[in-house]
Amino acid sequence: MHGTVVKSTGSWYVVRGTDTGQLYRCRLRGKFKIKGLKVSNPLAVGDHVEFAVEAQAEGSAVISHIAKRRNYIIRRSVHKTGHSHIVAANLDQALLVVTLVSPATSFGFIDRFLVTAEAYHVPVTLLFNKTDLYDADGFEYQAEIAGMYASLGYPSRTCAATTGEGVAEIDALLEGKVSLLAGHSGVGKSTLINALVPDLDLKTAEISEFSDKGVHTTTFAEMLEVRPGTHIIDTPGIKELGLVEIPPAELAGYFPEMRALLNQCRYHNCQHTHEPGCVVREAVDQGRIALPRYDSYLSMLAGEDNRH
Ligand SMILES: Nc1nc2c(ncn2[C@@H]2O[C@H](COP(=O)(O)OP(=O)(O)OP(=O)(O)O)[C@@H](O)[C@H]2O)c(=O)[nH]1
Ligand SMILES: [Zn+2]
Repeated sequence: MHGTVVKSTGSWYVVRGTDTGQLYRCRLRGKFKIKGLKVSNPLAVGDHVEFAVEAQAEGSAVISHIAKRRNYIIRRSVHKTGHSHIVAANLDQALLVVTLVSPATSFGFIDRFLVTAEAYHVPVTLLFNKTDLYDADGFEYQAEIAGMYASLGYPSRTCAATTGEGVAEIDALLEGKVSLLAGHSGVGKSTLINALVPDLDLKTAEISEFSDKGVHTTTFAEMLEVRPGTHIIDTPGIKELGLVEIPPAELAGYFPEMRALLNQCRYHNCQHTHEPGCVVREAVDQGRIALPRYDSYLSMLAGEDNRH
């Protein structure tokens, strides 16, 4: 049978059968190694697998094949083993929930997320939540920020998860896709998931029942069905998209507004900080590159990418 991993706890995998829509508790046959990837978990949420139900062991099944991943996101293991952990695979898009008030998401955080998504080839839409708290100036400010990101290729939507405003438009954005939902703590990610996924509590309870009885596994990513063919991956406790080790010389290539200018600086190894004849700095001075974006570039370049 063919299916998709909806939860992975390391020892057990919960797989949704493509044809039946049913959940199966699966384990892996033998040892799987994924070429060129040093990761602690061979399988992740979103992986497409082949599996077979074992007649004698009731309710459990064995995975025999993992399909090649279209993309995946990884993060550093919390146990300092040097290994990384695949958070999710085969994403169609990432939706980053941000707020301009209560709390204000920092541009540094947004830009790091966007750079990581560029590196993983995952398109991002920004969801500006809590618009019910805006005054007139707030809407003007939001439009300005949204316009800046749209010009870089990152569209956005506005919503208020608590009132339901804009939620239907976000629901439409999900149609037929696997979408990873991310956001800084307190921006309303859980509230939004509740508004988007019908019977959320029942569904998460059902998945937990299949993953590991009695063990709390809420820190693992989980694929939730909005409706057949439309899924959200919730990543509790994971604020950032994941780990990328981008060599300093390549960083500017993940900023769309800098990418186009890269071969035009006087020095081929220009890092766009202080060098004479730097067209990136020139673009910043002339306002063609937004200052907060350049600031984000500088702080990532300086390795300040774990702070907010
Ligand atoms: N005014 C307003 N408050 C909201 C909105 N969405 C969420 N909140 C509130 O913001 C607070 C945080 O919401 P959560 O959904 O728990 O946020 P979260 O992003 O899941 O946060 P973590 O669980 O820490 O990751 C709660 O008090 C929500 O009621 C909104 O659209 N407008
Ligand atoms: Zn330069």
